[in-house]
Amino acid sequence: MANSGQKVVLITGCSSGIGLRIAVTLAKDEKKRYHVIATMRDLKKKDKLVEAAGDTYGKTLVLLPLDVCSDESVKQCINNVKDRHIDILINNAGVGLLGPVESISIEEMKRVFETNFFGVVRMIKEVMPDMKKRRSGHIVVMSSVMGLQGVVFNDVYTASKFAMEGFCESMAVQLMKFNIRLSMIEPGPVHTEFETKMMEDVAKMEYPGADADTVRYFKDVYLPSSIDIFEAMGQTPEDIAKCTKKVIESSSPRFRNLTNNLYTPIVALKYADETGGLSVNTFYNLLFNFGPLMHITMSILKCLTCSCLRRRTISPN
Ligand SMILES: NC(=O)C1=CN([C@@H]2O[C@H](COP(=O)(O)OP(=O)(O)OC[C@H]3O[C@@H](n4cnc5c(N)ncnc54)[C@H](OP(=O)(O)O)[C@@H]3O)[C@@H](O)[C@H]2O)C=CC1
Ligand SMILES: CC1=C(/C=C/C(C)=C/C=C/C(C)=C/C=O)C(C)(C)CCC1
Repeated sequence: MANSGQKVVLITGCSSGIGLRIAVTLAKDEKKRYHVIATMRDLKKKDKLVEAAGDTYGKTLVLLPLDVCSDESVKQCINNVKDRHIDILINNAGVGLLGPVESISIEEMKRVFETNFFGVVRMIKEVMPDMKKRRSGHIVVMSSVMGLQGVVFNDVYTASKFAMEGFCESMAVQLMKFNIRLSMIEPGPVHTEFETKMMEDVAKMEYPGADADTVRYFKDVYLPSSIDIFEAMGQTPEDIAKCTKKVIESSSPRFRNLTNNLYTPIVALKYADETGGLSVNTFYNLLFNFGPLMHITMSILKCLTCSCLRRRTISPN
């Protein structure tokens, strides 16, 4: 149970990656300011979190089951929280989807929206009324740079994050009237199981319905560039957890919070030209005309951001 003065933080999707790391980082806060309710849809996957939490497990960190795709699971989980009192809700659970749209069934696309979009809506609908009554609270959403700008062959994942951006940008205004803050975290590539799961799915894919040229552009042009980008600018879940902690500890948290300085110029293209021409043409050229040049640029970037220099270039601290 939370001590008086401790903030109750509920996080979704804590079995791995960013969610796990945020849960552990907050539970290990030196001043013990947080009572962390780490949730996951399958408690059989709890070992990694329990091990990382160490002696905070059962003290500043407790576990509850929660599947963001189920109305019943969400309701039951929130009803199990003392007085349904949550100070900070961190919507982290999410799934990726990669590949030519022709090869992806509508069912698979719906699953992505069910998790990444309706999952967040479901959580906010359940938690927000109590926050409104108390005239306090902070809702954090793990969005993505792909919630701000489309990336080729990530069409459906991008769309699900855009949907959430639109929903939250609209909600933020109303929530402000109730003294509830809403913050989006916008990571670029992060080394987690998200990346591994997507690569495994891609390896299994047979691309039914996609023509040979499209499959070639995906496998031989997009995938190698994407791997380069992950290698050159990928952050760690620790980086994202530190940024998220900073956001929840800020006295005036920003609505949008990019976590990766290296990715900022890519997102800025969209805002530099409202017709969209600059970003669409630049991405086209980067991918199809300057692929080898991009590989070299990314290799140089990777070298410049290796651990000895990283501290000087990016600081999630
Ligand atoms: N990695 C990256 O490059 C980036 C990731 N993000 C976002 O960060 C968030 C976390 O992803 P990341 O840590 O990288 O990936 P992981 O795959 O490591 O973690 C995703 C988590 O979401 C959980 N999850 C999936 N579906 C549900 C569900 N229906 N109910 C509850 N939990 C669920 C997974 O649980 P289970 O183990 O049961 O599947 C897992 O705990 C996502 O929203 C993602 O979109 C944003 C930008 C970049
Ligand atoms: C290939 C390619 C790109 C790829 C970007 C990638 C691969 C971003 C990954 C972001 C992730 C994984 C977000 C998760 O939410 C750019 C830079 C747009 C430039 C054009 C070519």
